[in-house]
Amino acid sequence: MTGGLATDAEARPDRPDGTAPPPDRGRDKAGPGALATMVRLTSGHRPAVAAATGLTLAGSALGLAQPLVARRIVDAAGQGGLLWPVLLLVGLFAGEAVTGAVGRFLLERMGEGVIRTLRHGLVSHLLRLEMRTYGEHRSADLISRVTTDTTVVREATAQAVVDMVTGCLVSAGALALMAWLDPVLLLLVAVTLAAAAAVVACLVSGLRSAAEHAQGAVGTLAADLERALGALPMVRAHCAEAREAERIGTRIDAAYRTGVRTAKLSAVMNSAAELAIQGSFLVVLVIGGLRVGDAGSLGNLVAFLLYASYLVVPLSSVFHAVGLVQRGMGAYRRIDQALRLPQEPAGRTRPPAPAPVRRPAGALTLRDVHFGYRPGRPVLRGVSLSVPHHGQIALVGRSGAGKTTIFSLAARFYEPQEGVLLFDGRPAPEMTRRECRERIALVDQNTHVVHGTLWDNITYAVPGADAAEVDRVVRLTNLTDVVERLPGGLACNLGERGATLSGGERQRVALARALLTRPSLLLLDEPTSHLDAINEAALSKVMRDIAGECALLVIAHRLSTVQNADRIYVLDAGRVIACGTHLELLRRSAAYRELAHAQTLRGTGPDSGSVE
Ligand SMILES: Nc1ncnc2c1ncn2[C@@H]1O[C@H](COP(=O)(O)OP(=O)(O)OP(=O)(O)O)[C@@H](O)[C@H]1O
Repeated sequence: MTGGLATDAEARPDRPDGTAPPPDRGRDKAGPGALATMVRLTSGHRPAVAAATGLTLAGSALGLAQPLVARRIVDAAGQGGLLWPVLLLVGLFAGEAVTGAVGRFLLERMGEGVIRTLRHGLVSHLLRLEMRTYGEHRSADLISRVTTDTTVVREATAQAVVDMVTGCLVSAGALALMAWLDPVLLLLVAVTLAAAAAVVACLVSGLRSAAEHAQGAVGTLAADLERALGALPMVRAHCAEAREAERIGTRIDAAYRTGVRTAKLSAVMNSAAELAIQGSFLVVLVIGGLRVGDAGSLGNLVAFLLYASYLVVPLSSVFHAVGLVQRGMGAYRRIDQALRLPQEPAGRTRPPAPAPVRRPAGALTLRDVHFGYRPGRPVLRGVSLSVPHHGQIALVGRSGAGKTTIFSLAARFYEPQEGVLLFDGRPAPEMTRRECRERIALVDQNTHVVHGTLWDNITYAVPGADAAEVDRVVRLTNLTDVVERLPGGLACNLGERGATLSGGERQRVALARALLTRPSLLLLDEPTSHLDAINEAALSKVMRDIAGECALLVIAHRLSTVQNADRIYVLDAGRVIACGTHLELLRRSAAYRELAHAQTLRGTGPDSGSVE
């Protein structure tokens, strides 16, 4: 597409974490460093992180003080005066417990805050992607990035950042005190811990990639499940439940395998850490025990052992946090990929013309429009047409001629590669998409009905509509019977995708929704495809009435729907090959006659230009 993309700045949204995108936008990377990304994600929660870190450090300090008090109690055993040291020890215990609990709560709340910000940003981004992007990605996989991937990131941020910071600081404090107590023993501890750190370092990147694959497998599983549930009648009618279950089963197995691989790497990492910590504990116990009397007191050994035991928690949490961060990074990469998907530009493609130009009449005009969804595969090849402010214009032509594509361009889901669309004489690139869309209402072939009540569905585009307005469109679209029949009337819940309505009823609900907006241009794509003859006749009358109030552009295979149109454009292979009224076209256009013949349709008047 050449025409019309907005500037890069317009196309690129602010990131949900409130930071600028990393410079390597094109690459499939999650940023300069895992910890840096985590710190960036929590940037909006600095006070909470600071408070949680402070409380955890305070709790740890209270914990670190306990061995010194314990040493005093042990060394002074039998000499009396133990009441105050014991009370102090109890106070230190209680203080550690309280600060720990408050710190943990702050962390959890911060994690929830991070995930909320991420989800807001992701949802807002995913709803504004370029139309073609939706065709390239499976919706359930995108959904899983908002649900499961963010949950994994939450665990990493809530725990890992503070665990790492406090774990490192507390370990450093304990190590310093241990060095002061017995440097030789500390050297032995350091050697065993270094071995564990080496194992962890080797496994880190493998764990991150395994976690990303595991999250990807869950996304694919969700997408395949959505495929089957979204087409359940087809699955049932073709007795394909077993086949679908088997297909989804392979996804479940793949998710299992990637999950197990992640668990394996995690287990090795955690075990290495635990072994090292326990090993260093044993070394201290044995070597320290042998040295009691020669190079140190029993109190010293007890204090050293207690510090070694206090190292267990912070060091384990540092190792655990490394694993969590890698898992979080795997998930965050998927979120980041989604955030890099191109968004529909919100602004104008070019500035409005400075001098007022004389606008040609027409709610919508297409001038020599060329368009293709893929390079080298043109769908529209120089289409020109005009829709006046009042009256009914129809598009007819064989399947695949490009009729719906014209609607997609009118709704600015896509931009033409050549030529221009004009709304009320204003070139579309000089208008925002919102400005264009506010003028139109589109009823497409899929007649979307969303989960909610009939009222919700009809007032979707005008949430504040009053009852009289809703009543007007209900009557116009012949929905009165439906409203009376449904339990609760307009308040009746229509179920998933309007499952409780017939195809024709859904079509009329979609039409009522469009009419409620009182658009200046109404686009109807196959509005009668699901309607019976009575409803089709009623709709034809409605269309005549609407055409008096606004511009109406209708696509129809059934020519009976559009034979009263003021002008009909015949489309063939992306070109307008004829244009005129029904009777004129019957006389002049072989292609139109062919369409009419196929439907055994005849002219309506005495000079109808019968096609016999
Ligand atoms: N999103 C898309 N991506 C790629 N190609 C598409 C897309 N939508 C439509 N096409 C192709 O563009 C061509 C024109 O499709 P379009 O839907 O405009 O035809 P149509 O005249 O409305 O057909 P019908 O009467 O069957 O609805 C077809 O060949 C179709 O396969």
